[in-house]
Amino acid sequence: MSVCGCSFHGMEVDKMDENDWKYHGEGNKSLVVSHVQLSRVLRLLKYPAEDSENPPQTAEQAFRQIQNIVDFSSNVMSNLLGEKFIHSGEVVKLPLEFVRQLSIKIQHQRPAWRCDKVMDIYSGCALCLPNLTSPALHQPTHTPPLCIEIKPKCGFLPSPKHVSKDIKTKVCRFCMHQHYKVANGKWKRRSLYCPLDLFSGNRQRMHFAVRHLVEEPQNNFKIFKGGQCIYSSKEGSDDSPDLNCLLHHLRPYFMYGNNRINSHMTSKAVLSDFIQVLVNALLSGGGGDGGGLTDRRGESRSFCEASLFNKERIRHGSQGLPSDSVLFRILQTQMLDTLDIEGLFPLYRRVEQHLQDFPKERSRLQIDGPYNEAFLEKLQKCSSEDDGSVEYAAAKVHQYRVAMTAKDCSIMVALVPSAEEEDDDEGQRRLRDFRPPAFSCSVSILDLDPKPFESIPRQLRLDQKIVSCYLRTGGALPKGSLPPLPGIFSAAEREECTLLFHPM
Ligand SMILES: O=P(O)(O)O[C@@H]1[C@@H](OP(=O)(O)O)[C@H](OP(=O)(O)O)[C@H](O)[C@H](OP(=O)(O)O)[C@H]1OP(=O)(O)O
Ligand SMILES: Nc1ncnc2c1ncn2[C@@H]1O[C@H](COP(=O)(O)OP(=O)(O)OP(=O)(O)O)[C@@H](O)[C@H]1O
Repeated sequence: MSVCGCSFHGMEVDKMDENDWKYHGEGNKSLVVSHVQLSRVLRLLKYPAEDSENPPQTAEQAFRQIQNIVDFSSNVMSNLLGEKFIHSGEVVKLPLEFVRQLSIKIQHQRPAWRCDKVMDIYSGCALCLPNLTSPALHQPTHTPPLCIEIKPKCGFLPSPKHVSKDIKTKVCRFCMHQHYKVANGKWKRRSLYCPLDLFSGNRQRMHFAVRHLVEEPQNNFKIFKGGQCIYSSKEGSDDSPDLNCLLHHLRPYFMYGNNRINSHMTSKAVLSDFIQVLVNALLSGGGGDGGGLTDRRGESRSFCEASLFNKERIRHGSQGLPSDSVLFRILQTQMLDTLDIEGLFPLYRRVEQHLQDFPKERSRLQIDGPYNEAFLEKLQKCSSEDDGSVEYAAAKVHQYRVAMTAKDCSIMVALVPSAEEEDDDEGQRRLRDFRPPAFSCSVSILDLDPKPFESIPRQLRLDQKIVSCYLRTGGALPKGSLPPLPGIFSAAEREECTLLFHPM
């Protein structure tokens, strides 16, 4: 921990100046500001706006909450997902005046739909992390890195053993949830992205999935260039994000690809090369065996009937995800949810009842942490048979909560153009014209916060609402809720599910 009077990453805490920081982004429970020069961000907690006068927790509790996030990330999630992808950060204690000024400074940049919550200006606690959208490794004089943030969501179908509605074994949670979100006005248009395609390990399906993320990013897809967000969905807006503007940004990075027509790359080709590079990064593992593995989902649990991808069109078989890839690790962790919320809920109730009878057991069962090796061991060594004990039930709840975190995390892929690619020699360039662009890439996982024990009943209610909405509407949506077809994706392409796919 760093406190007033100390320094962290070259910043003297007592001399913190809000003008050195700018608004970077936010989610449902935290707000992120980035340093204007250093590659660091501060992640601050948010509270419901009605609590703004009266913070819901003390400074010590806020500190503990952030320390829990660090411990959960470094002792639990890092072990399951792979250390190389994780940056757990450190808790810092900031001067209250700095935090207050910062909150005023950034307020007008916050999206209106997120303003039902306010930034915590009372505790002075924050999480300091590397800025993953502006990696320190790149040289400022060179072309800025492109960073792509993907919130992939759940990549498998639950087992039929535990679910009461057959539809849950056919259509994935994300695709059903899209109908519910559009029906409730959270988004104007439905995303045609399907996580099961992204997690398939099959390049065609992955390409198809990313294309739909580009088309309708919602909160699942953002692109940053040199630390600035250049492409995302504008929440509450009727407009689609500006694809032409994105292409304008991307074109210089893909000038030397293999799709040039008379020295000019078509927009399609730029986008296709971009997606191909991104898919490669998602499949890369940074060492390890890299071999395709048959995943534990099995054929029937890895295809979603709502996906528009046409199975018949798979040209290169189903490769499976390399075991050292970020997607494989996330999927394995998501699959710690073996019972589905419906099978888990009775076990949650068993723990809840036990805690009502013996409140002091909360600490022994590590319901709110500490998130240490013992916690990890509990969930990893959980027996496969229910012996009726509260320990078994608590271990399954721990597993479920870890899986929830993995279903809600985001991946950041940083693409740094290779120095060689930037050299401007015409002869060299001609030689390179027919091979794909080179980038060095690094892959990280963010937002690995523990999900509270108390969030489980809400999960069950939401699951029921999503399924009944889907069954009620029969998967039908109000007119106009499908994404428009931007010029770059022709109607024929969508219908036939033809892909802009170029084997490496
Ligand atoms: O329940 P879900 O699947 O809708 O996920 C929630 C996310 O909604 P999404 O569907 O991704 O738009 C939601 O994201 P948004 O606020 O919609 O951007 C949060 O990530 C939420 O997590 P938490 O409660 O803030 O810890 C997420 O809640 P958890 O279920 O992970 O607790
Ligand atoms: N280390 C980081 N470097 C760069 N950008 C970051 C970093 N951490 C978070 N961000 C940005 O800030 C946004 C919000 O952060 P985060 O997803 O952690 O918030 P959250 O409130 O936990 O989200 P959720 O809605 O999923 O609960 C992210 O989508 C990402 O764009």
